[in-house]
Amino acid sequence: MKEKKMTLMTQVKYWQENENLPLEMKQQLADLAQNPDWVQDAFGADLEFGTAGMRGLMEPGTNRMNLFTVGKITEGLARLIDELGAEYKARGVVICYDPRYNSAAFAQHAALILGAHGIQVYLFDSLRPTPELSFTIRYLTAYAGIMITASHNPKQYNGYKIYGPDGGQMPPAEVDSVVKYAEAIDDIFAVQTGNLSELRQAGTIQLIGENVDQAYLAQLQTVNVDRKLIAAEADNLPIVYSPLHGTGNVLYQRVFGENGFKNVHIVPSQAILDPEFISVPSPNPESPAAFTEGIKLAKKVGAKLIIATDPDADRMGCAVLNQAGEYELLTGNQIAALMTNYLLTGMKKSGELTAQLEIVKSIVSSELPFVIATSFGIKTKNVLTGFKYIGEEIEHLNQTGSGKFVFGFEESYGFLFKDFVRDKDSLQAALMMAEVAAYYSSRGLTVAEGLEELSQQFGYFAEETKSIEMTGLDGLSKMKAMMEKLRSETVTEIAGVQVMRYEDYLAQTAVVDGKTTAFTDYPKADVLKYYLADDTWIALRPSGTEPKVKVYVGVRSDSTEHAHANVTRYQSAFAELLN
Ligand SMILES: O=P(O)(O)OC[C@H]1O[C@H](O)[C@H](O)[C@@H](O)[C@@H]1O
Repeated sequence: MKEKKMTLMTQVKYWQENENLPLEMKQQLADLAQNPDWVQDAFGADLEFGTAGMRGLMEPGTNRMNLFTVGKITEGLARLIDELGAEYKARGVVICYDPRYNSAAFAQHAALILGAHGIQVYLFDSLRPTPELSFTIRYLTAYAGIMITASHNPKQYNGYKIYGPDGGQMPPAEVDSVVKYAEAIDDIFAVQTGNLSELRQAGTIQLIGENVDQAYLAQLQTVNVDRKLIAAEADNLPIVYSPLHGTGNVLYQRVFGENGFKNVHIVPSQAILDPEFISVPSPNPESPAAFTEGIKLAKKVGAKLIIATDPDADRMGCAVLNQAGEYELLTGNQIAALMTNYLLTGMKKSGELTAQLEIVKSIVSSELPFVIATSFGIKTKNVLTGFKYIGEEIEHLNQTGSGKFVFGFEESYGFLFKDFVRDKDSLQAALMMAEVAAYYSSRGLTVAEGLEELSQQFGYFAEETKSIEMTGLDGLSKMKAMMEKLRSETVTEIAGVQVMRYEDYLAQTAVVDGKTTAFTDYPKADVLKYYLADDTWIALRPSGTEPKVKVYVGVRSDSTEHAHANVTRYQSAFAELLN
């Protein structure tokens, strides 16, 4: 039965009375459906793919994460692979998951659906980091991958990411074809699953784990630049690491150890795999509260660097000891600047630096790493928000031979160096960050002093993202209205400084001196970006992972104080424009 044709209440009734709906979900639905707003939100739409897959609350409903919505999209993928034919079915799909509630169950459900189609499935024997999934797709030459995770979202959420044969998150056009197959499903309660024991016996579902871990860990040994430096410094460089209750715990100890970082202290309370993420308000390495436990341990062991990763270990944040003896959180942009400088300095020293190298970032990330990269004479490339676009660029470079990927990052704490993974990889990032700390330590400097050194050389850059929450039923329409309001206005100055260039990524136009030209460097996206006369840039876009609009401001100034004052000034001037 096609659910779209039913009214919302008929849909709710159809779910409620369906014999396949587990008793627990029936009860949950009976309670929640008392609220018409909830019904509208949970059944008024289908869960959509955003910046990084589908994410939703774990509840009944078509706009929620549950066995049936997971089943629907997986069946869509299975039908697409059926259509592609035997070779693709044999290449198969790798399935991985994080420690959230239901993650293992959703992963197994997806395996049974693909298995019922005779599609080869490689299912991880227990939870693993997202970047390991990306690696494994390439390693096993599988056709696709599924990651069950809601990244750093609160514990009530889960999510579903699809990866393509190159190990990158599927770009929108390919996801659309999976969605098309899924939409053709008549009744999501009738999606067939195979029998686990039979599929295991037949080898259609193969468990993977340590065998793949070893291969991934071996590749991770190619990330660091200067082993001698690490050997000389690492013993005197205590590092604190927290997996924030997530998958990082599975491999990190080995990763650090195998790469010469023996003096690593794991935060014991946060090394417990816990779907409640009990010790943190949000398991997000961007948030200061994620470092509270780490800082306590760091003070005890005298650590200069604290590293934390989100539950699926694709993103990494860190805190460093500053001159005042306090732990200071670095932004994703600052981490990227430090890494760019260190990596290219190291490559120059070892003779590996060539003009063919390319560094890739998103359009809302800091310009400082590009300024540094340009000073080393390497190429730079901007892409839209979403690491899938960095993955796409890597594939493009490799296919065309037009450059060699050396580093990709986003301000949202995603970093990647080596293309054996095609999504952000916190394990690679942690190794590089530890080496950055070793580098400054060898020069008798703290990482914070290293940042100051970069500012003195290249300018004082500062960036800030402010989010305007837009939750609730009308959240989406409010976000649209905000974007439209700004589009309808001709903004010639912000805080008294002239707008030199204005880009609308949806209309694909750029305006300079009142003249509009076509601007087709990127796929269409709901983003507006302003470039000001003093090197400031301001961008506005609705988030693709959370109900919020994000305002990004980036400035370049002559001191830290001026830079921060300018960021604040521009944020408030822009907020006025939005009102
Ligand atoms: O700004 P958003 O659309 O919410 O996305 C923020 C981030 O979300 C996820 O972590 C994606 O994998 C990133 O690529 C993205 O930068």
